[in-house]
Amino acid sequence: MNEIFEKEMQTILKDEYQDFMKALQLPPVKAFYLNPLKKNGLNYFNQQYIQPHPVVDGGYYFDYEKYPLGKSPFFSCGLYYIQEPSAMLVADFLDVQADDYVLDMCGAPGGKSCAIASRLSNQGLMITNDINTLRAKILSENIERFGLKNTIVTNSDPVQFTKILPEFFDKIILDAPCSGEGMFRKDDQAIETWSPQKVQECAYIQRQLLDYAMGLLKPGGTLIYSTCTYNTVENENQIHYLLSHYDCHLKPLPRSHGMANGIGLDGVIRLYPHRYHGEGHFIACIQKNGQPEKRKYKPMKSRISKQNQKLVDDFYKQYLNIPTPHYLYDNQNHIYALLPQFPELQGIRVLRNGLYLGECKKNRFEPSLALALTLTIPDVKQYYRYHEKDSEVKKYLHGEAIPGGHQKGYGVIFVEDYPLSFYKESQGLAKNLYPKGLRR
Ligand SMILES: C[S@@+](CC[C@H](N)C(=O)[O-])C[C@H]1O[C@@H](n2cnc3c(N)ncnc32)[C@H](O)[C@@H]1O
Repeated sequence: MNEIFEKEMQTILKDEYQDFMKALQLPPVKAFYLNPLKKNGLNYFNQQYIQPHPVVDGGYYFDYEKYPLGKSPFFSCGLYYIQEPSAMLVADFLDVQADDYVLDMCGAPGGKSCAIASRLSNQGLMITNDINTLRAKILSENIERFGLKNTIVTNSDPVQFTKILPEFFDKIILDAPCSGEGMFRKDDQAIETWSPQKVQECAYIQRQLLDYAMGLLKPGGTLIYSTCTYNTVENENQIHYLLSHYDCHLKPLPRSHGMANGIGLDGVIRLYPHRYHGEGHFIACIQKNGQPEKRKYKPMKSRISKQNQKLVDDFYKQYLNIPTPHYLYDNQNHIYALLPQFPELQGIRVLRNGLYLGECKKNRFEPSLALALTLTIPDVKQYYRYHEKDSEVKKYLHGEAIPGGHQKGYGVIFVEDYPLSFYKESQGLAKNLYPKGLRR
């Protein structure tokens, strides 16, 4: 480990330093949180290997050696998201209301966005962004797996948002790129790439992102700023900067279970692995002063050709028991379901304009995995329902067809009550529509 880092930690932790170093030798801890959109999910966990998170409702620690949750089909059904237990606090402290408009500026891979968007109603809005294209694609997959309809995924420099949506958001998460000191136990690369210069580079980017965030936040709105690092340059100094440059104040966060106070700043939270059961983190909550005004913005316009609208309508009538979504958006025959509160995003690279329903191809509509993952058993005309350990589930996830017996056409595979994927029945076989990239 870098000597400069060690010296800095000795200065920060004083007589707790040895305990901190000992904690770094222990294995990292893992947790998951349940998707509130998938009801009664907890019934399907082996209670022997899970333990409730002391603060986050719906969060659980689990023993990943004995209980490899990433391999369960319920993971593919979006029943839960595996997330580091300190990171889990960030979305919890945001205190989202069902109709909030929320921006996650650095969203990938999506743990916090999924937690927040699944707590918003369909009147709420989540825009989750990441500047890195590969990571933004993973973010999009995670949003789909969670069955979210109220979420737009973008891949832009956040400065672009300041040009079109000033003072638009009720809540913003800035989980900033950082020097990663809090990840040393989890990620060897974080140790190898750490340097004092990296700290300064990250601080520079964070400052820019904080300026953008303050421009995007509504008066009265709240910003959660978090990092997974310990140094004050990337943490408390950034909050002091906000407090002295913007009309805003700090909202003190409640401390419990070994959470430490800030350094020279009360009301923010520092998490250290020797005190709190998780990795290192810093969290602060800032509220912008002032009275919110009515939002002014151009809503995204619904647009679809008559021909494609008919293909989608026919599909819904034939295979589903729910109406076609009201506002459709056709991007080169890829059809999305918009919500009326979605804003026009000119100049922003949008990866996912709300729920991706599927593709119109020649004379038919081919439904997407994302649509399947939003459905319940009463929503579909035909389906196969299996238990977690049934061989059909394993085969389906592997990409194989399953012996069928239903009418020709589309249906959904459910594991217990949770949708896994569409299938296409023909000649006594439920043909596999599980995307090739996800098969295992
Ligand atoms: C700590 S991670 C975010 C983790 C995420 N909030 C989650 O809960 O899964 C930081 C992210 O910031 C992204 N990033 C780096 N610089 C950025 C920038 N200038 N604008 C937006 N995102 C940026 C990185 O690609 C990375 O995915």
